[in-house]
Amino acid sequence: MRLDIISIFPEYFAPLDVSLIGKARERGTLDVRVHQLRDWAHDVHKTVDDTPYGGGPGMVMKPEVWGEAIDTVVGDGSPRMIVPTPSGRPFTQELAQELADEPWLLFACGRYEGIDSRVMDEYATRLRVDEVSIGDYVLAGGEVAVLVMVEAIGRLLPGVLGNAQSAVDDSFAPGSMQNLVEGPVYTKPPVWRGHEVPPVLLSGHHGNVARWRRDQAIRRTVRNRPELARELDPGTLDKHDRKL
Ligand SMILES: Nc1cc(-c2cccs2)n[nH]1
Repeated sequence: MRLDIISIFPEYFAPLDVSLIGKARERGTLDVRVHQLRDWAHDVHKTVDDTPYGGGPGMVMKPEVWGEAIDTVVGDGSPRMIVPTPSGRPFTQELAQELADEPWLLFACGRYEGIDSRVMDEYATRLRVDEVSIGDYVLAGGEVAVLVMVEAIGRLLPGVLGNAQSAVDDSFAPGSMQNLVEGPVYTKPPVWRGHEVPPVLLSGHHGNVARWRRDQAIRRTVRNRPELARELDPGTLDKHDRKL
């Protein structure tokens, strides 16, 4: 997969050189290219934003600069364009999986006040453009949102996770974990400061372990994410409601 990121703060993406994503880049699974938006601003101050039409606080990013940058990066190709914004569609595990299947993604990092909307309109005429929110809170810019999405997407690429099963067992993963968060996890020692590991996990009985883990996942989902729990099969909840 090729990933292009356009930003006025390319240094934000140094973390993509380390850990899982860094190794995927070394292996060639991921081809990440970060671009400085100001390279396409031609005035002496390299201006990339201006005051909003209609008034109001803050600054809006200029369409001309973005247009030249995206034209250069895209050429005659057709990446899927992702624009982080608080007003976008929710970024979910399902969307992460969908994006992990794309051969080429282009991330456009804007300021909170946003990129001139005509940029998204222009490129929607020839590319798939998605405005995406990583949550209902406001960041100062899109860079951190791109880091979140690149990590969530990158770990789903073949060979990136040491054990592909991990992605299957992820919270929210399609299939058996749909609408479920993961339950508690434990490792050695069996007793730590008087806290014992649940005995079922030491039993070696894989069926009982799997049932216990699902039960714990349902309990945690009911407790922490009631809005997800309501999406679970009613039969699942009835059994647990009685116990909780
Ligand atoms: N979910 C989300 C995205 C954002 C921003 C994207 C670009 C500037 S601020 N804030 N919150």
